[in-house]
Amino acid sequence: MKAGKTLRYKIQQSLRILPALRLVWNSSPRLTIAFVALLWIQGLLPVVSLYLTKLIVDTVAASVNVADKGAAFSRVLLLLGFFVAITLVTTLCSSLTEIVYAAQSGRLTDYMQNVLHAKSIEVDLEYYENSEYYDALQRAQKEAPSRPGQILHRLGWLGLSSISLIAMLGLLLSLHWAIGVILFVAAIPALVVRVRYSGIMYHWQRRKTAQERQAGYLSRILTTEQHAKEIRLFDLGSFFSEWYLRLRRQLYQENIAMIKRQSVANLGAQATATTLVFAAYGFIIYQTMQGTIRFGDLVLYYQALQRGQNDLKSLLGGLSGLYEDNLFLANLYEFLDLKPKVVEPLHPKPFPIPMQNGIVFNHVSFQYATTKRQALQNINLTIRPGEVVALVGENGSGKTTLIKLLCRLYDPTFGSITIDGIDLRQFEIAALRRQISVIFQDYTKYHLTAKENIWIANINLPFTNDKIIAAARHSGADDVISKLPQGYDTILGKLFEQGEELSIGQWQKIALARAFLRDSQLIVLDEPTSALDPKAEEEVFHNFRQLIKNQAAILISHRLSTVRMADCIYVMANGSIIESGTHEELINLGNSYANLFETQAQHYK
Ligand SMILES: Nc1ncnc2c1ncn2[C@@H]1O[C@H](COP(=O)(O)OP(=O)(O)OP(=O)(O)O)[C@@H](O)[C@H]1O
Repeated sequence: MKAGKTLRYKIQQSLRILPALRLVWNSSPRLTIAFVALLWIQGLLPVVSLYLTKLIVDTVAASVNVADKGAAFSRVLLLLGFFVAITLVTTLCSSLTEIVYAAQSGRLTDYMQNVLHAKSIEVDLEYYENSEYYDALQRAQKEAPSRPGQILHRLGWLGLSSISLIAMLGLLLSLHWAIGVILFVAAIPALVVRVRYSGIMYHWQRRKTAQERQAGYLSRILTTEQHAKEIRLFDLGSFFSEWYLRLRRQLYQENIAMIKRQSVANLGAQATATTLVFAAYGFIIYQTMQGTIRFGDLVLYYQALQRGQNDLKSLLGGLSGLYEDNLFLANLYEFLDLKPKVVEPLHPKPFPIPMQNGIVFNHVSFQYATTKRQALQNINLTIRPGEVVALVGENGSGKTTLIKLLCRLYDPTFGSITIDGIDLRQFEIAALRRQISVIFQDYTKYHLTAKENIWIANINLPFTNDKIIAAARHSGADDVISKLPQGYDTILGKLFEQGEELSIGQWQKIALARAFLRDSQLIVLDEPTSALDPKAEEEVFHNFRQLIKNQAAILISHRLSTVRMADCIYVMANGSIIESGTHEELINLGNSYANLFETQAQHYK
């Protein structure tokens, strides 16, 4: 029973063509139907042409011994008329197929891109910190735009070739059974070569994904603004471009070597096929010379053999192509089958609005999946409603990690985080995140208008100015924006036409405005003012409590002058909290915080 189940599972896993066809269908049912219909019409028309050719040749041959040449010629003319009509319909269908194919491919590419985007959003942050994820994404991106459409195309032709092949085989078998056998035997070597090399290519591409990604990374270093300054100042242009070329050359050489080997194998297969088919041609000609078959039949069999050979080639080529598609689809599904580890609760609890008791970390420990070290160890911490809490500590002590856990970008490996006594894992993830307004130190610089840059923090608000301007005033961004050529409608960054680049501090003010716009119960600012000048920083923190009204706040900062007004300061080291209290309490304690404060204060003496 178990063995049967496993086998069924394996078959289900290895047959990926049906779900791929579902993707094609979902992208556009109407275009899919039109495409398949046109393909079939196009495939059947040559069979009709073939039969008309036979009729014309037979009529011409018969007319030689007929007295009424005029009547015979009228018949030939009528047949020629049909022939012209069929040729015109074939041309029309071919143009229509081109249009439908272009439309369907475009639609499918966008649809698949959307499917990949949806998956990228769905998976956890953890995946983004893992190179295997990027390998999987790269492979999926390679397959997604074309592979499912290709399968439909192939299946369409497969169906057609089969029908046409059956017709041709019927004809040829009526002449001699051996011709049918020859037809099949001739096609087998090419099939074997294709199947073998599909496997080789598939495994080679998987092995080389990381190298391809590295080449892509080097290309980005050379072409994006982010790296442009250093590349020039350290004169690294040719260093990186030569590195890139070395990687690409190696990939290209390996690929060509494989293609060469495949071509040699193909040559052998084709030579065998040609010899066999020519033997069959010889047989048909011999039969005609013996008078066993007529000239019209000679043409018919000759063409039937030719077409039958092509059909069989497409059929076997299609089958081996499907085998290849099935192999490569594994790359797409490897990505689409990724599952988020931070999961939604089955029966979510409503988020307390407003919070009564606040947020509590109970013995929270955490370890990133890719490391062996604990990033957080036994963290116990409370943030009451309306309270301002500060986290300080040296680089790598775990401050940002703690915030990531609070936003459920990760779940603790041990312990729990609760809000009003309810574990975070019991809230709907989006509902939890709606109540937290976080600006990380590596905030995003959106190359959108200044207004959009702030508004996207709360897209449920109407796109009007009042609240956006208020948030910008609180962060000091309003001063920056009002000096821009189109004010709030100015595009920020240099990526698009008329974009205005800002200084790092100015960008930070824009990001800070996002934090103030959000309607949340907790505001988290991770190094929010590190790039602000002292005056701007003073303006933000002078009225901080009025600014955040009754929101709770967590501030992370290395500038102790910024955090001294906090209700409670937690000092972190190596993933643990080593001290906590108000500024005065910690100074009186005379320990890490006091030493750090003294060191910083000395710079200003
Ligand atoms: N995505 C990650 N995967 C693996 N380890 C990580 C990851 N992010 C952070 N770490 C590790 O976790 C520890 C805590 O990092 P974290 O970013 O929380 O420190 P931090 O206190 O915010 O530092 P900083 O003051 O420099 O911002 C560090 O040792 C870091 O190397």
